[in-house]
Amino acid sequence: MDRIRLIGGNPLNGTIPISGAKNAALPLMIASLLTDDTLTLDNVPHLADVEQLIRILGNHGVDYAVSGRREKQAEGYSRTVSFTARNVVSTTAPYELVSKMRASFWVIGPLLARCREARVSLPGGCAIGTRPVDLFLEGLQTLGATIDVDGGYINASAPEGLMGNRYVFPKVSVGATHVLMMAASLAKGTTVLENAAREPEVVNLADCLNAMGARVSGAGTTTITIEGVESLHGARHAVIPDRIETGTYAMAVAMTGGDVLLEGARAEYLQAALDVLGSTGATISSESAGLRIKRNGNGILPVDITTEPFPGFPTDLQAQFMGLMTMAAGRSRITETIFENRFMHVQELARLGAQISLSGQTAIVDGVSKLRGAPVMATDLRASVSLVIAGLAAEGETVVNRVYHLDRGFERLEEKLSRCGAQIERVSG
Ligand SMILES: CC(=O)N[C@H]1[C@@H](OP(=O)(O)OP(=O)(O)OC[C@H]2O[C@@H](n3ccc(=O)[nH]c3=O)[C@H](O)[C@@H]2O)O[C@H](CO)[C@@H](O)[C@@H]1O
Ligand SMILES: C=C(OP(=O)(O)O)C(=O)O
Repeated sequence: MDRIRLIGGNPLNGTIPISGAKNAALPLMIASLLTDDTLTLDNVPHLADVEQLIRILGNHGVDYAVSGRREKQAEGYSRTVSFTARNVVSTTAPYELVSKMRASFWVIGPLLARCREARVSLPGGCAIGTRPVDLFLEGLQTLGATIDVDGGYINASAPEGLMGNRYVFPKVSVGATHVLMMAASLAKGTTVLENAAREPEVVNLADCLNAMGARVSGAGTTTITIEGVESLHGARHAVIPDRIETGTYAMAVAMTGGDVLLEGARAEYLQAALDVLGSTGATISSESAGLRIKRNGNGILPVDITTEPFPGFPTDLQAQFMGLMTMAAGRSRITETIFENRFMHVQELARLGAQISLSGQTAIVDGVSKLRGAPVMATDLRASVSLVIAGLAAEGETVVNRVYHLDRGFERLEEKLSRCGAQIERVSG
């Protein structure tokens, strides 16, 4: 099993190209199930989760082709991929496939809308909480679906087709917003989703659906209106740059010091996190090519954060921010409000010498002046990368095990960091 080996202490200087967003690419790929035409997506990141979803979509009959290579793609970065679901050959998403990745559950929306039935296994994904699917089911029932849970599978059917309706999310959910937007696009009549997620990935999906002939308005606000249409057609659409990858490298630079251009990054996708980084003493500026992050000379100031749905501080950057705070000059409090079990990195950061205590959903971090390298491992994607951030500043060698978590969401992590001066390599076997 691969590991990442790094020796801390070097500042980061140079340019890091930001990849297409995993969390935008996945729902866009799933949207290809809504039409028998080809959906071509630009800037699709080359990640384990994308490969896994290609397999899952293949099981439903979706063909894919990699095309239109750009200069960067020759190096194996984000690609243009076309998806064609000419015929849906299966409306069942089996446990063996869905258990590996939570987002694969989202096929339930397009399958139900297009084929009027779906049998989808309950999902897997990052071990960060119980992650129920009640909002998906309640929302789909509001659109007229009949839902039955049997042997770990959701059986959903709507023999007469889905019907537009009003659904108020009792809690903000990114995934359920994606699914209901896709399902409502082919429903009869108008659907109004209230208290919808406002994440940039939701807007990216709505824009793609509209390019495919859907009539979605209000994405990016709490109320999304979808006027159902008879059918959707093919389109070409680009995956937005990854705000979580952007924030992760910004925090790495804030940790090590240095000056890095995050090429292609967009500030409006993560303003809350950038404001917090500014308060820690880093300097962030927008340039035409992307975002520049610098920290030279001065130390890291402690800042308290609370995770929130967009536009608040994202839960997917919480672990990385904790990594940064382990070396702040004083105490910070990090409160997680989205997932009830997203502090698995605490015990691993402690192995590097971090001083963190937990009080319910709040981690109290007392910054230390020095971390020391150690072998570590994490149980989820963002937790793993928080260990990389801490390791980049730790004295001596850190080995991060279970790299497959990182490969789910970070394209060429070790290459991007080593080009900026980090001593980091992948060790196979
Ligand atoms: C592939 C992808 O895009 N994953 C992201 C997506 O996950 P995901 O879409 O799974 O996250 P949600 O926004 O749905 O989850 C938010 C909260 O709602 C709860 N909930 C959700 C659905 C439901 O039916 N019932 C329910 O109670 C969840 O347990 C969680 O506590 O948004 C999360 C929140 O920004 C991110 O951390 C994930 O990286
Ligand atoms: C939690 C994440 O992914 P998933 O929802 O696929 O588990 C993530 O991207 O941080």
